Amino acid sequence: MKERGLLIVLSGPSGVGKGTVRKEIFSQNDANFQYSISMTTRKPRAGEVDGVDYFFKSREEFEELIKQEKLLEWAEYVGNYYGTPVDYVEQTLSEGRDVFLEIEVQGALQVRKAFPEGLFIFLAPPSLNELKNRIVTRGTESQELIDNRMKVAKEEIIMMDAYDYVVENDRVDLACERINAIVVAEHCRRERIAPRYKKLLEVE
Ligand SMILES: Nc1nc2c(ncn2[C@@H]2O[C@H](COP(=O)(O)OP(=O)(O)O)[C@@H](O)[C@H]2O)c(=O)[nH]1
Ligand SMILES: Nc1ncnc2c1ncn2[C@@H]1O[C@H](COP(=O)(O)OP(=O)(O)O)[C@@H](O)[C@H]1O
Repeated sequence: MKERGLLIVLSGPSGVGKGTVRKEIFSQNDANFQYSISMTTRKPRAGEVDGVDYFFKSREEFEELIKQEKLLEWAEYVGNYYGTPVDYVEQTLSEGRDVFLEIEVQGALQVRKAFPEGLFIFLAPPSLNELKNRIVTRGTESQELIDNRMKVAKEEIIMMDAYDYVVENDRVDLACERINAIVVAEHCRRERIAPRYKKLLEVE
């Protein structure tokens, strides 16, 4: 039987650079992990494409997905729903491929309950000031939303102890290197090749 893939969860406060780091990782090695595209009720931003960045849904459609238990986890975040389609995750892991989720902190904690064997990585900003700078310079949020996101961010940062690893996103290239190294190390730690060797030695 094929070994199940690894569920990799990248989380952290809004504006820390999760999306940027995730896109950089996938531009380097999209063959290694499969990105799980989330559902959201947020309106698409300029340049975002349905089915690529998110599956964009109405609140009614999203609530129906919750009712039908089609989501591995979901959260209401700054006024919109976000959630992970469960079928894609289950199917991909059972094919032995790693799945990569980029989600906010409440959702990551729910996934932790469903998949305690997952790999949970918290992306941390170098400082709170730098986090605010990043949200402001991205320029996608109004002042009210920025204040909201900073308030949520402080609550989220406290949760970093619940993760397996904390990676500082000081520079995107370094953060990606650290995440890739963690994934490689976790595979080495989890895949027990000793039993396979014992079998081989028995045959000889
Ligand atoms: N729980 C959960 N959070 C998600 C999901 N997809 C995206 N998010 C998170 O929702 C938050 C808001 O996402 P978005 O509106 O795209 O803004 P941005 O990530 O700050 O650019 C971010 O922290 C995302 O990581 C999901 O499927 N589940
Ligand atoms: N290491 C970094 N150094 C400087 N700016 C960064 C870094 N990582 C991301 N950014 C910038 O910070 C802003 C927020 O990044 P984004 O990926 O949208 O965050 P998130 O997905 O966590 O909300 C963007 O303008 C992005 O270009």
